[in-house]
Amino acid sequence: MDFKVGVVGAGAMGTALAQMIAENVDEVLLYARRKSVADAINNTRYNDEYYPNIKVRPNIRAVNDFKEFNNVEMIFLCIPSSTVRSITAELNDIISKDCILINTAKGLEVSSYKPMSTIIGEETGRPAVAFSGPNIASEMMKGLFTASTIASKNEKYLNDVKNVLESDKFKVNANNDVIGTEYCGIIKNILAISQGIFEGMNINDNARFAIFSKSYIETKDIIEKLGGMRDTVDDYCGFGDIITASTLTVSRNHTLGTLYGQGIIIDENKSGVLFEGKNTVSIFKNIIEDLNVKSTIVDFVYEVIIENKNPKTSFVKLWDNL
Ligand SMILES: NC(=O)c1ccc[n+]([C@@H]2O[C@H](COP(=O)([O-])OP(=O)(O)OC[C@H]3O[C@@H](n4cnc5c(N)ncnc54)[C@H](O)[C@@H]3O)[C@@H](O)[C@H]2O)c1
Repeated sequence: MDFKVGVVGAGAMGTALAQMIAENVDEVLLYARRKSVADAINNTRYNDEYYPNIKVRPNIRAVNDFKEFNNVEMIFLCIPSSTVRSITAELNDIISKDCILINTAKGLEVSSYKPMSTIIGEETGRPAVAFSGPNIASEMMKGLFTASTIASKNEKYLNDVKNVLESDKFKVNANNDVIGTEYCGIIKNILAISQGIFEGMNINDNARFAIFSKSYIETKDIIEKLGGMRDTVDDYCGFGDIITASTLTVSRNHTLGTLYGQGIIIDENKSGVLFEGKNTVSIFKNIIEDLNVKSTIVDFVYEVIIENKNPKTSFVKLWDNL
């Protein structure tokens, strides 16, 4: 396909998405923050830090200057949510007015509680496409079967993005519910932490998945109150991603929960590992209080990982309220 695509962030997700998209389009420009990383990818054809055993496709060119994005037709943002505002502001001065921005980051801005589509809209004056699903980057990099949801109010954007992504191995569902799609990716972090806590505490499976059922309904209630659609929670971005993050140990948030369930308290400043879900829990608690929605699962996770309450005491309270 005669398309030039940019990807910002040469980490696990950015490299994997670039690899997938490169199968469909002429050229993918992969932005790496460090010049040494961009040079190494171009010279060796490997992104050693993340995928030392998988060669990147020949039509991926790593770059270290956003000016290279001046004539790309779409850009996938594969960076932490905390950097989305500053990066999109920088990109806005360079990219064409028709360039489509697709966000993969699952989080809210800590200072404003805003989702990424709102931030991208504020910085660039264009609607962003939300991309979310059960997408383990390493599996995508290997070209294994994967599916995602994309969401936008703009039908042309949806068609273009779907065409760039879809292949016999990669399925894409498109919808118009940007709010629902984005918030599924945010709430799933909280559910993943809760399931990790139960695992760390050795809570039996019957109880874990009984609570999971209730959490799923609470997710629909919250999404609806936020202005999204309940049905969106049944799509890849909802059910698929929630199950993946809640049951597989590959999820960082699940790991975070497991540690807290075992009574281990994490200082992210010292460990250097980013748990986007922890920020989300703090601000999400305030959001649902403002919306006047009750969520037993958000309350439970907040008590354990933010207030450092004893998980056993909080679990008994949660179970009593089931
Ligand atoms: N890994 C996954 O399976 C996965 C799946 C879906 C969505 N995501 C989303 O993708 C985003 C990236 O996740 P990841 O797993 O690739 O993380 P990662 O830590 O592997 O990669 C993040 C990349 O962003 C770069 N980066 C950080 N700050 C930057 C800045 N200011 N400017 C430019 N680049 C910057 C880092 O150098 C790194 O290359 C996250 O927001 C995450 O929610 C990841």
